[in-house]
Amino acid sequence: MRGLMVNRKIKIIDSTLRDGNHTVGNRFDLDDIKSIVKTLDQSGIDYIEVGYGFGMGSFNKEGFATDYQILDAAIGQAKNSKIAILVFPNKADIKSYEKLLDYDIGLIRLAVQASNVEPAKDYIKLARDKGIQVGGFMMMASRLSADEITSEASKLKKFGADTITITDSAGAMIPSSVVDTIKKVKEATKLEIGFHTHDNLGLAVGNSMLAISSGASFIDTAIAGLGAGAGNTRTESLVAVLDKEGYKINADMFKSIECVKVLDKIIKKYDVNIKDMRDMILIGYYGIYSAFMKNVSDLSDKYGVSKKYLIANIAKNRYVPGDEEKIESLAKMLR
Ligand SMILES: CC[C@H](O)CC(=O)C(=O)O
Repeated sequence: MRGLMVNRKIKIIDSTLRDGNHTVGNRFDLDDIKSIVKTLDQSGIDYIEVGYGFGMGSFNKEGFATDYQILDAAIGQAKNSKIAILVFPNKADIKSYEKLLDYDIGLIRLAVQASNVEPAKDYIKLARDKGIQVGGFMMMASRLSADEITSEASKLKKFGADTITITDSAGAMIPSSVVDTIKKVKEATKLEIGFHTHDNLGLAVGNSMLAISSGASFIDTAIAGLGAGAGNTRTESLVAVLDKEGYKINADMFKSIECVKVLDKIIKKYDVNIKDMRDMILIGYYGIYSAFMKNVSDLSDKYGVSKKYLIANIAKNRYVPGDEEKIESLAKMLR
């Protein structure tokens, strides 16, 4: 049965190569990147986000590709899709950021706490001056009310952002709050609104569809949901639902399901396992960054603290990326 036949264009940003990089320990190499970009490009995905888990400038280790090599590899394979990147202003300094602006990038998103978007200001201006589509990526949206998010989103608009992504980093947003937030941000900013979520509570595809019906026009996904923690909205599932509902999309459902096969072959060599949903639900219930899970498991083993207790206390302290040392001290204290 066909759905609503909505005459609205919805764009997909596949983040397998960036958010999924957390899952494989940032080990996607240049050959993996080329294969995955190629298959996503052939499937008609609008944007392909590449880079290390914490974005550009976040991971400089010997033996690993540089951000610039990653961009060259991805851009070389993208015939129709545009390449997107995520930048944490506290990880990529302005100088290295300016160098990124010389690449053929279709979308740059600045990753900031939803509670304080100020750090994105200068970065947005620089991208805008170069004529690159730029947006704010408002993380940990589940910690704030729709009105608080709207007030910060309005600042992003003043800084010159073209788009705003509401980011449910912990997969902790309940359906009513997705609807309320997207509607209010759209109404106040009139910008293109995106939604990025994680599947901790099993709501990723459902909440992405609600975001769309509330006014979002682009959704972040990952092939087979391969993203941090419980993973992201599955690309192939969202494409299937959008297709059935009759939205206007570039992606082809039959080609996008083939991406799963390509990815499966690649991740097997990294020995990636099925996620433990008990941990994922704890993340979504308490609301901490999905990307913290590996750290939580290691610290729980190292200090003999239960994961539940540690997660609950990380949430209580509202820790964010960059607070890893504080999290270790916390684990030590809780043992
Ligand atoms: C902490 C980085 C993270 O992967 C960014 C993101 O995708 C999110 O907050 O959901």
